[in-house]
Parts: sequence; structure tokens; C-alpha cells
Amino acid sequence: MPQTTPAQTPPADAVSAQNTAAQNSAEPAGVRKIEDTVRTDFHGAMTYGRYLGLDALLHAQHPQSSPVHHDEMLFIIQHQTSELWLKLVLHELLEARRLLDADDLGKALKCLARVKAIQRTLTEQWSVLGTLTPREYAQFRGSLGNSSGFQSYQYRAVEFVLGNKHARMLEVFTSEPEAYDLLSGLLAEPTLYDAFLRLVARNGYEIPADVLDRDVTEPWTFREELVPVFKRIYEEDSTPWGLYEACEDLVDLEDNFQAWRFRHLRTVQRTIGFKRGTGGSSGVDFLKRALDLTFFPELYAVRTEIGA
Ligand code: HEM
Ligand SMILES: N[C@@H](CC(=O)c1ccccc1NC=O)C(=O)O
Repeated sequence: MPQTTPAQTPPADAVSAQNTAAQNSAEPAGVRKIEDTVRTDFHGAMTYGRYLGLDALLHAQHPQSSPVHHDEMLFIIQHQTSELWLKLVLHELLEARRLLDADDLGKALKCLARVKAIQRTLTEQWSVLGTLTPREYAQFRGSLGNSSGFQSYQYRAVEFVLGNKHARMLEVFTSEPEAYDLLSGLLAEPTLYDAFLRLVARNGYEIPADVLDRDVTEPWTFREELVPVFKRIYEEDSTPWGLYEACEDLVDLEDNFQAWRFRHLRTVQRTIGFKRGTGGSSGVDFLKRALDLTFFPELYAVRTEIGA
């Protein structure tokens, strides 16, 4: 004989509380009453959708495959969300640079903390694209033509602000005036690291003059003379805490950037193997070489010099 469990009887005070709630509500049990003060008529008023521009945002997904491949939506949204976060990364990095110029180190560090959190989100987001199988991608890859992430101007802008300047990258954007103007502007401006080193100099540390007035259109290259400066910052008890923290934030920023590059590389490898990229590069091999790029080499070199 199967055992039957006797029905649980709720305590009397719980029953009466439920009855009272039901009497006060016009909604059936299990339905949350919309409170009378909640506004529901939004003709001519600011709304959630209008404030956020959802009309444009949610109608900006245009799969190119025909018939439309189910998984192309994932591919598009993964890129669009990445671009939105990159927009905020750039916004925060430029503000951090402005605050460093204004000697407001504390507020600059706040911006960098936000950038670091976004980078972690961007890197974790690769796990969503990791659900796209090689075959699924192959089924709509042909619809992408020669488009490629290599043409992401916001990614390039972030690289420029962090010091990986590359004038020839502008060639990719001659047909996109907004992107071209942004990148040519950033190419000619000091990087976040330039702004930081100038602040360090204003704090009394010896930074060579030709570092401070270098040609900022050039990519950053290793400067040996900065290593002892960072050694002092790391080792002296008298170092202003903000300077030490800023150095560590820059290291975090570079580590996070490399983690993103690595996840991209591994996602590409598991999805297209060693095929050439749609943008024309060798693919995985080309992306591997990006892992050799470094933004703040002296902040890594100083580790070799630090003793007990
Ligand atoms: C299945 C997904 C993906 C594949 C197979 C892929 C593949 C590639 C390849 C082969 C390249 C080298 C350039 C080329 O020849 O096309 C590249 C570059 C790039 N991709 Fe992707 N990618 C994928 C997803 C993404 C996503 C989601 C983003 C996010 C924005 C992205 C951003 C970039 C960027 C910024 C570059 C330039 C990197 C550099 O210059 O070092 N990719 N991708
Ligand atoms: N380069 C990729 C294509 C690709 O991933 C892509 C194409 C259009 C828009 C964004 C892309 N993402 C990153 O490169 C490929 O070779 O499959």
C-alpha cells in the first residue's frame, strides 16, 4: 500500500493573515495588486522606453542570413552588448584622464574601478558566445562578408587611450567619418599613462623630460628610467596611498585586457579553428600576436626589482 502524507494544515494565524490580504485586494490569490499610486497612463510623458531609446536599441538587430539562422541573434547581441560596455569603458577612461590632469587622483581611481568591473563582465560574457557551435557559426558566417571585430572603432579607441597607438588603424575607418574623427583625435592626445606619469612628476618624482613631452601619436615603448620611480612608489612607506593604488589599478586594467584577448582567442579557436578571419587576417595566429602587446611595461618590469 502506498503511504499517503496527510495534508499540512497551516497555523490559524497564517490563515487569517491571508484572508485579510485577500479582502484588501481586488486581485485573485497569487497576483500582486498594482498599487493605486502606480502611474499607468504615459501619453506625452517620459517613459522607461523613451528614456533609454529602446525603440532604436531593440530594433537594431538585423540578421543577414537568409533564411534567418536562429543563432545569428546571439552573435549580434553579443557584439552589441560588448560595444555598449566599450562605450562606457571609453567614457570612464577619458574622465579618468581628465581627472588625473586636474590632480584629482581619488576620483580618477573611482573611474578606473568602474572600468575594471566592466572588463570582468566583458570577459565573462565570452561564456555566452561559447554556446555557439562551430557548425552553427559556419551556417551563417558567409553572411558576414568582410566585416570583422577588427573594424570595431570603440575597441581601437580604448587601445589608443591605453597607449597602443597605431596610426595605420585609421585606414580602416576612411568610410566612417565619426569613427575616423574620434580615432584621429585620440591618436594626437596623451594616453591615460601619459596623464598618470605627468601627475607622478608633479608629485616630485623624477620622470625624464623626454618621457613627459614624448610624441603621443607613437605607441608607448618601454622606458627603463621609469622602473626606479615605480620601485620607490612600491617600496617607500611614505608613498601617497593614491599613487600606489593607481599603479595597481593600471596593472589590473592591463591584466583584465589580456584576459579578454585570451578568451577571444580561445573562443575563435574553438569556433573557426585555424581558418582565415573574415577581416582578412590569418585568424588565430594574428590574435595570438596581440597577447605580446603591453600597455604599462614598466609596471610589470618593476616586479623583478622588488625585494623583501
Ligand atoms: C565566433 C565569434 C568570433 C570570431 C570567430 C571572431 C574572429 C575574429 C578574427 C579571426 C579576428 C582577426 C581579424 C580578422 O581577420 O577578422 C578578430 C578580431 C577581432 N574581434 Fe573577433 N571574433 C568573434 C567574436 C568577437 C566578439 C564577440 C567581439 C567583441 C566585440 C570581437 C571583437 C574583435 C576585435 C576587437 C578584434 C580585433 C582584435 C585585434 O586587433 O587584435 N570578436 N575576431
Ligand atoms: N572575424 C570573424 C567574424 C566576426 O567575428 C565578426 C564579424 C562581424 C562582426 C563582428 C565580428 N566579430 C569579431 O571579430 C570571423 O572570421 O569569423
